Amino acid sequence: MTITTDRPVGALEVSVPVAPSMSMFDPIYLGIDEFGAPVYIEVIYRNLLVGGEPGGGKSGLLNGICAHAAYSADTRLVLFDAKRVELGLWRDCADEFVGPNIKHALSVLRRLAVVMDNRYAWLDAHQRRKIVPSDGLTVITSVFDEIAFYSATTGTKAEQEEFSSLLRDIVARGRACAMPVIAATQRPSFDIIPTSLRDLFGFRAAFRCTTPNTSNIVLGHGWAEQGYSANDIDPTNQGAAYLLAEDGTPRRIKVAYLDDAQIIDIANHAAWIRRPQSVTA
Ligand SMILES: Nc1ncnc2c1ncn2[C@@H]1O[C@H](COP(=O)(O)OP(=O)(O)OP(=O)(O)O)[C@@H](O)[C@H]1O
Repeated sequence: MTITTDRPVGALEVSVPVAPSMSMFDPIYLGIDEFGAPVYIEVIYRNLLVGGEPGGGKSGLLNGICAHAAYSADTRLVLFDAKRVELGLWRDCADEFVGPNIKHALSVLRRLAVVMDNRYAWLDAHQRRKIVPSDGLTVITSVFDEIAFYSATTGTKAEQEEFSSLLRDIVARGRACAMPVIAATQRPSFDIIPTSLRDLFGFRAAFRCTTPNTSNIVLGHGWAEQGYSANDIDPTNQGAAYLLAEDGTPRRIKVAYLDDAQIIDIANHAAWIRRPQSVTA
């Protein structure tokens, strides 16, 4: 979307970009709660863990966040999607797209760790604790569609361990330096999401889980016993989840759903907005 200014005949056309006007520092719209009220999360300093059985609606949530990120001028997307087709429609909006290749995943995570170190050196030099919008640094948003593929399925044991340790590092240290992580798994088990990793995620969303125990692995120990179990979600109610925010109580939400045609429209527009621009004198 551009506004074209009036111009004298023969002058070069001047286009003023109108969009994007969103930011990853803004609250992100997820959907509605059980009373129909809109649900937003500010993922920037928190991270988001998403778990649930296959077909529960996890990708729908990731796509909504990718849409917000793609339209956010201050954001660079790093996507990890072993199936390629879950986040693949956002590929042209992403700085990096990692498919089913653990060596590629490790090399991208190592680069992110270096960026993170540099950002902490910058914060340290400026006697600051975290990056804020006025710093003018981009938010680097990493989205993992299935962490278990890299941490437990493909590659050697050493590669899987390196992946888990790099992931833990970025989840633990990325928040303050504007590098949030959104990570999903359809295998919520202790080997994929150990408690020490789960607790680094300020936000957790549990889509339908096969047992109260797997729901607890995503949301935190004891919530199922208190009546908040994603095992209670009807299998036909795709897109329904329990959302836990930091220091809060899980709430039932229904995630807003973008179909493929809508994603393609948004992704194409966002990619066009993000296209490389020539620098004029
Ligand atoms: N919020 C929603 N509202 C309505 N339907 C939805 C919603 N989310 C998902 N669905 C339906 O459920 C199907 C499966 O959803 P989705 O692919 O997001 O699940 P998933 O949990 O990511 O599965 P997998 O783990 O296999 O990737 C979608 O193709 C869609 O038809």
